[in-house]
Amino acid sequence: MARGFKISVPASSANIGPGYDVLGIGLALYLELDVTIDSKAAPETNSDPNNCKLTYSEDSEGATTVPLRSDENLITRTALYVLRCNNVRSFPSGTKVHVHNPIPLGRGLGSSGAAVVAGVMLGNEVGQLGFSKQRMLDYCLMIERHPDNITAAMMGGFAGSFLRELTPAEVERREIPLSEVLPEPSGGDDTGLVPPLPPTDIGHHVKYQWNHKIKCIAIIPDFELSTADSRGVLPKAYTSTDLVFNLQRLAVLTTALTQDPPDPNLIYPAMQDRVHQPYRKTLIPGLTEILSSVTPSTYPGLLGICLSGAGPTILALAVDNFDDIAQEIINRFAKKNVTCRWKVIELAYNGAEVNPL
Ligand SMILES: Nc1ncnc2c1ncn2[C@@H]1O[C@H](COP(=O)(O)OP(=O)(O)OP(=O)(O)O)[C@@H](O)[C@H]1O
Ligand SMILES: N[C@@H](CCO)C(=O)O
Repeated sequence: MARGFKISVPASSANIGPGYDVLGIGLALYLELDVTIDSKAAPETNSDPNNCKLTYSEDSEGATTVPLRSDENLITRTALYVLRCNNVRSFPSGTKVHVHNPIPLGRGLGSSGAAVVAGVMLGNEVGQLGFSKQRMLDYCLMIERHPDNITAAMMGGFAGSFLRELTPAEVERREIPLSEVLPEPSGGDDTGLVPPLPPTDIGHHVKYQWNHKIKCIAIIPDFELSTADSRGVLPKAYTSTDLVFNLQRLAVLTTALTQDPPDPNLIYPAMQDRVHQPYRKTLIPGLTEILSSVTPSTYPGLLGICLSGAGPTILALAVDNFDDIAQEIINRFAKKNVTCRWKVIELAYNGAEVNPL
């Protein structure tokens, strides 16, 4: 019998200044997958080696660049990983996945986190595996190995997360190279290898409250920065002064963003960071000046400003004055020959969902 469902996964912004690899917020900009499975449908010509006909809407971010073979595309590769861990080699025959993706790729808005969460949910649904969100997080964390975007995308809202300490055997399973986790393009021949199952309950998280008056302004430069490159410029060790600087702010920020009225004199300094943003200025023209170009005293309504995820998007939290704040940052980027678009985005309070089509 034919069946159909829709998977929706929010974008996310990680770090929020001092919470490197810890804090994330789900953003109401949704990656959507319309999935139909009709085993009686006539097989497609040029059919996919794993029975999945994948398409993107024309207006999707990445529509002309993402691969459409199921063992090459991040969403469907992830789904295949979940299926193969559970002894299902491919999608059911007659599977069609139509993607609508408004999340810009490689800009610090959690496009890969959303793709991985969507892929794990897709594998769980088509394989009828019945996993909880907590178990699905384990699968996600085998692929995207820091929990901030993944947790925000899966659970929604404003979340803090950490990875539990693993036993040596679990470490071996989890630190296996990604190429041995995700299926590699096979040229049609399935090697039959069963990928490593994720250890259980890898990620732990809490959801904080969020003052609903606080909106997110995303100023999105027109160039991509891969998360891998942006992590590559970070040091391996930090001084205790810099670590304490961030920990103090992190502790205050998680409550400051819940209070009413929100206090810019607390939030603005609590969003400062010494762990990742100073090092990323080499990859993002004008970053240091841009982050100090708007303050609550020059732009009333502004609460705080930071790099969104690994960048290059700038995230400003504000209750008012959205156009002027965005325009100032856009003008600063323009002086460095970088053009931007911008959006005001609400939080996605509920996280990823599956609903009938
Ligand atoms: N909807 C999608 N479909 C297929 N591949 C995707 C999709 N979204 C993201 N990707 C893959 O993920 C890559 C971007 O991941 P990357 O981690 O570098 O950036 P990001 O997730 O947008 O930023 P950040 O992690 O800082 O928030 C894209 O180049 C593409 O390969
Ligand atoms: N915490 C991550 C988020 C990006 O995926 C980083 O800043 O590299």
